[in-house]
Amino acid sequence: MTDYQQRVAGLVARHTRDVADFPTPGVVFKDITPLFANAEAFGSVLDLLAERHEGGVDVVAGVEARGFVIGAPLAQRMGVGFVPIRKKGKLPGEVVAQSYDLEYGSATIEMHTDAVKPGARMLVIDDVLATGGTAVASCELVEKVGGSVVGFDVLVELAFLDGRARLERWPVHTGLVVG
Ligand SMILES: O=P(O)(O)OC[C@H]1O[C@H](OP(=O)(O)OP(=O)(O)O)[C@H](O)[C@@H]1O
Ligand SMILES: Nc1ncnc2[nH]cnc12
Repeated sequence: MTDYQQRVAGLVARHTRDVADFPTPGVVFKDITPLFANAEAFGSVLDLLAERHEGGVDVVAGVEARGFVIGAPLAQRMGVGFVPIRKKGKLPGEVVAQSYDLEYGSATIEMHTDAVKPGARMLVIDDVLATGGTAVASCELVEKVGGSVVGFDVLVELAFLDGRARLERWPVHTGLVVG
């Protein structure tokens, strides 16, 4: 484990709680809201993410909804723009869409077709990597609108669901690895 991973993992582990059988029976939900509620710990996580990618990112893309909470302040810290990857039907302009399955259901996400300049170096941010369905759909969407995925970063990886195996095409960075 790298020093970066160790520091992110420590912060996330201290400020995350497990909720059994949410949102469906059998799922152990990793609730990251305690981290968001702690300004010092959340700030430290954002600093670590920003340092890791300094100088290598043109745009941060956040996946609705928890990816927004991390991605928007991270983009500000890095001095780059933020672009939302939204659930279906929320973006007002012309969009591209991608449907996918996740640990507890299925969904469609969308991006504005004119969200980024061609070749923009995009860092995609979310909170949890579970089956990888959301991650693959997000990275594919970014490429569809002309961006280049320089990283997919999450704070928690549920390794027993092996989402990472579906993400071979993109550099993946995770903090706390569970299972
Ligand atoms: O790896 P996967 O199996 O695809 O699961 C991971 C996704 O599931 C959660 O989002 P959710 O769709 O529950 O949306 P929310 O952030 O709006 O709660 C989480 O924030 C990731 O985006
Ligand atoms: N177990 C889990 N906890 C939190 N977010 C998730 N997204 C998919 N699976 C999840």
